[in-house]
Amino acid sequence: MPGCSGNRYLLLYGSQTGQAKAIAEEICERSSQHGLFADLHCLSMTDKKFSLEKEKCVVLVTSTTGDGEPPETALKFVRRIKKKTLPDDYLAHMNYTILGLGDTNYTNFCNNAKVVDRRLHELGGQRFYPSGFADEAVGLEVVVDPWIDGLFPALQKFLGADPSISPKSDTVPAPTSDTNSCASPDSGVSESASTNGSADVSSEKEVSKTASGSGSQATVRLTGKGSSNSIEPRTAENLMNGFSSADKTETELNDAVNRNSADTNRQSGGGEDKMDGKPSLYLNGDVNKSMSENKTGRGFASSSDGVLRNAAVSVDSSEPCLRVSLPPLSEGGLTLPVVTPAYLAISYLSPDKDLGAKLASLPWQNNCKLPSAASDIAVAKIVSAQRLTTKDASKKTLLLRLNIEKCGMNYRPGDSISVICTNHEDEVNQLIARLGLELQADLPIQISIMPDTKKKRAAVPPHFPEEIFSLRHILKTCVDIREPPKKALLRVLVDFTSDAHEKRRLQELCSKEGAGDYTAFVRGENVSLLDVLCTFPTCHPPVERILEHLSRLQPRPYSACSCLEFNPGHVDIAFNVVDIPQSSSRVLPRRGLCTGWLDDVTQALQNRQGSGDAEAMEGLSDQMQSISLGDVEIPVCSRTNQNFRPPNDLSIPIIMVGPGTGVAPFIGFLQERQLRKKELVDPSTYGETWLLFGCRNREKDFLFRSAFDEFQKSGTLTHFLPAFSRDGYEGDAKYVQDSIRSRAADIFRLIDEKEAVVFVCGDAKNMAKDVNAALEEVLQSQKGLTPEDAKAYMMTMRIHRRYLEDVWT
Ligand SMILES: Cc1cc2nc3c(=O)[nH]c(=O)nc-3n(C[C@H](O)[C@H](O)[C@H](O)COP(=O)(O)OP(=O)(O)OC[C@H]3O[C@@H](n4cnc5c(N)ncnc54)[C@H](O)[C@@H]3O)c2cc1C
Repeated sequence: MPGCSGNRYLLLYGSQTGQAKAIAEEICERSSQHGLFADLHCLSMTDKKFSLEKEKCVVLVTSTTGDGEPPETALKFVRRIKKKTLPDDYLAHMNYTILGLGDTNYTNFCNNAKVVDRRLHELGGQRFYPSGFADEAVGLEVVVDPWIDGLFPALQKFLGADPSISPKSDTVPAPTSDTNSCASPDSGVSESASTNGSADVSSEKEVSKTASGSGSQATVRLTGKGSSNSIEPRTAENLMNGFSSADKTETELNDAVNRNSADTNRQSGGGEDKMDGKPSLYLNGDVNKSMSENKTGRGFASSSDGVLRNAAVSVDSSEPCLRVSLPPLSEGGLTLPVVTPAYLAISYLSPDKDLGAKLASLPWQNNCKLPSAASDIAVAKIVSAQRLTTKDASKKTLLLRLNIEKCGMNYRPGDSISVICTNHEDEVNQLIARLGLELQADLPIQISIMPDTKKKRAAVPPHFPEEIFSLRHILKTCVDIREPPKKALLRVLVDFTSDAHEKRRLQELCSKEGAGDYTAFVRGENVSLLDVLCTFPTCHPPVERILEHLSRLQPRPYSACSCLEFNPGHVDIAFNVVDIPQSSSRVLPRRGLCTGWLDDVTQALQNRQGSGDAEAMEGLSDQMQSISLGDVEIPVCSRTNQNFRPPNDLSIPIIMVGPGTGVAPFIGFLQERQLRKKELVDPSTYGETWLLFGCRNREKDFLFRSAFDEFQKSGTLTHFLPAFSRDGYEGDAKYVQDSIRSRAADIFRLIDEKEAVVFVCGDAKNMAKDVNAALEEVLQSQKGLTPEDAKAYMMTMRIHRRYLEDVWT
């Protein structure tokens, strides 16, 4: 309530996917530790729960979505403060700060937060603490963590609160040889630690150093820069499990792990995996227990049949990775985030033979609205699949045609549809096994709030079922088990890890001092919770603590690669099957959750339909062969789209820039233009239609090649500029931005004289920025603008919706 306490402030969030909300909740949580009271609300509650006119101190956390737009929940708020009728001193009484979340892969980085920041200031609001803009591309935490740390003293100062009230900081002293020589302060770990400590190293000095620190870190310190090579292999193995495998052959090691897996499997009552018709072992017990018992120094990998198998994960101890750190981090003291209070409680109920049927009838994620959804979830049928790249191309690109006649969905070119996918069954099994939950996973459960929780406003996540469900159900359908664990989760894991080396490394990864390692090896390597748990075998967290920290599983959007009038009742989508290989930090190789699944589905169907079709799909010389699939069903919904649409007026020229699968929406644009062109009374009014496409190789991944030919023949596509980043012919452009430069005069004429609309779409990391930069160069060279003026020109194009981006990573 406004004014109920001198230490109160208003905390607002505008969230699209839940990230801004989670950060705001963290700020809220930590406020009380600083003697502050945060009145937390979603921006959508404007005028219902809060009113800026009455507020003295406001903190906002908001993301940006689409092409620099506010999240849906913030639209009303942003519209209100943008009203031109508001007086300049409207918010003169108000002091504020804003934390923006964005992604520099998009040229309109953090646009929404910047717009709100500017507008609040224009209306007389004063910043009591500098606004922060966090970049998802390098890791939000790089800005978010220090920004939050600085926020509390600033709030205390501004609100006149007692600055001495602050949480007891959770610090870890620098490792010393004393504290580390016997490894863990916890029980049950001295064996592995003493194995490290008594490693057969070449000097006493080395022994003491090896045993110092938290083992792994200190060991690396020794071997990192030109020190004795002789201990390196041993050290690397020690890092895995305190055991040298140097004297074992690869086969022996594999056999050992397999034997042990089998034992573990039997002991835990696990069975054979008959899913693929072959008996293969599931590690239904504690996979990492089996790993450490074998002392093989091996990690686990999931093979294509999804079974955790032993796999060599070679760790070069001179290189930092998820489990290995180097000085100064490995030698220094650490500042840890405060542990979030536990709040979820699971009640296990008696087995219910009807549970499966009940679960099948539960609504998807408790009917909780999906971010950006523009329709209800409905079931589409995959009617055909085409492989658009040859078998030897670097990426496998598929084009699926979906029948959406019964979905109640409409779409226009430029729109995208979301595919709703569940977590991979094998990964869920592996996680269940690793958490030791095989016996509980399929019991009916209820989740409630711990009565004595210290968490403020604790609530069961709204996307969890309200009634009875199972752990397997929730791990499969509700939470993102692949997202890189957040620091708050790593901090929780620290407290459930017994081995001192592992504990220290987890502490480093969530510490202030280890921010760089976190960004590089957790986020940068895209490691999953399972990777972390496999890397730290003595970590045994309760599942409740895990569920408190996992984000909601999100659907995957795909641009419509077709026009509804051209293909009535259907939508096409084109995508690359994502391959994420194993690495020193990623214990498990995997494929994209959604694209891997869609690939499996189409493969399975083709195989069922006969090898002829499957071969045609696999060995394409003509990349446009299509396989009819019948009627596999996948859940989808349409997404909101504000601006990324071709102009209705066909006389307006358009320039489409779409490398790789970024070309997908432009197929829909061209189909629509082709249809409308035929209706033109005066065909000469048809605007120039340019497409700048890019791929690697003319023969292997030239997507939609024959479609482009057809569009050119019909005059729909007036200018087509392909670029080939590898193996192009002499004179070919390498990238789409080179095509822009090579046709600078034409591009300038179109933009400046003909007021063309430019569309940029794609998944290339820096593509959008490079295209923007190339256009700025064109403006400088052709119009004589200064770099600043060229930037301003581009900004004006954006404001007038003549430069539109749809970029994903
Ligand atoms: C509006 C919109 C439209 C889109 N349209 C399309 C489209 O038309 N076509 C299309 O293909 N995609 C499109 N995407 C992207 C698509 O939604 C998915 O993100 C993509 O297909 C991957 O999903 P997935 O579930 O298969 O992979 P996930 O399981 O989500 O894995 C992808 C993650 O793995 C990471 N990754 C990939 N390779 C590696 C590697 N080697 N090492 C480490 N990490 C790696 C990626 O950075 C990413 O974080 C669109 C996205 C948006 C937001």
